[in-house]
Amino acid sequence: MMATADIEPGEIIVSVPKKFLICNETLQKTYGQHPLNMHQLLALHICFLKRDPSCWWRPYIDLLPSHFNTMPVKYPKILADHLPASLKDEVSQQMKKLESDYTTASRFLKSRNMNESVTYEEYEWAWLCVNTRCIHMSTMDATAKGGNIAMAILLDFLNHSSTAKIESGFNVRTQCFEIRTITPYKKGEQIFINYGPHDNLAILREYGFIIPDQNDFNFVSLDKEVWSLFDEMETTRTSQLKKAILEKEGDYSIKKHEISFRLLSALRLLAIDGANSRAALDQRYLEWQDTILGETDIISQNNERRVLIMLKSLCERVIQSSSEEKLELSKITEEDIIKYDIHNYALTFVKQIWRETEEIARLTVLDIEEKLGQIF
Ligand SMILES: C[S@@+](CC[C@H](N)C(=O)[O-])C[C@H]1O[C@@H](n2cnc3c(N)ncnc32)[C@H](O)[C@@H]1O
Repeated sequence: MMATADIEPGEIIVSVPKKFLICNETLQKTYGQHPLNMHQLLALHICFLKRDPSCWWRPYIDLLPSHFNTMPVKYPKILADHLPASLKDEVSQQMKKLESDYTTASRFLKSRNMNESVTYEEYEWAWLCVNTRCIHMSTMDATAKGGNIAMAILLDFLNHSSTAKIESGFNVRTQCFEIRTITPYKKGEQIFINYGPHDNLAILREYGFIIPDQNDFNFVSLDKEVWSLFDEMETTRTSQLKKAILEKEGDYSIKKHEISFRLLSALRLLAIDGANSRAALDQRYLEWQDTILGETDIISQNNERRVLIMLKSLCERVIQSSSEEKLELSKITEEDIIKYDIHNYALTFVKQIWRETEEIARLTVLDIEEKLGQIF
């Protein structure tokens, strides 16, 4: 969407009246009381609108995307196999959710004795339309199950920028869903909104694109690597003991020039050793707790050195696997692209994800080396 005149900070850029929203109220008028959540029913409704050539929403429906081939959930195996492990897991959960929503929606149609049924392909398309384009109504509605979301014509043609600043929500006074920009625009510039503080993996999973330049929210998850390091370095008993102390797995991540506190905490715990009595070990665990509570920064210089060496080795593994994945992706040929109907952008996006992953790991290695040089 483009500015047709200069836009000042604070100006409303879109205002969609309630009657142009496909929201819980619209659906209740059509379907009455129903057991579906908003995403399930909106997708079903969009399927019916798409089928009806004379429907009032036709001009809008005709502008919806024809395919979602840049979204990982639609990637053929030859490409999906090369997604980062954390994204692979999330995409498989998204696929399961889509399938179970389709089953629930089909059951609902049967229960209503509606003659129409929808195919999985139709439902998948509509479900992804909702996923990539819905808005979150700011007003609470207890009857809207699974989040009060809606489809809003016009404003769903606004693209995302992580630097765009906006305020949005349903204005009860004007009965319109409004978006106000805090960022100014010059006539002729593209206007953006902000879909949220997402890293490129999340943007790719939910919307099927990535930010090509700097995305400050990018990070590399080391969840799986850290957890397996406990098993590699400890006996089964101490590995279980230390994992139990951490209580919850996950959120072990690195960003450009930033190591997450949870990652440091996990590695500091793993780096505790050398205690030759139970009492000495308990003392170390107490010191570790002090670092969690912020009472002390580190357990000891020695512990910190071991943390950095372990992290460096994890980063080197990430660099290695990124290079391997990039090599495998470079082997996907033009013939494969045609044979498996791979969208060109999809391949570009996955390659970029690995380049970014590698860059974050390389920068972290450099930071670690500098820190190691400062430890005596
Ligand atoms: C709410 S729609 C925005 C309008 C969309 N471009 C259209 O023409 O229908 C969200 C979709 O737009 C695309 N999109 C949004 N922001 C983008 C960006 N910064 N770069 C590339 N594609 C973007 C993605 O395909 C995303 O799934």
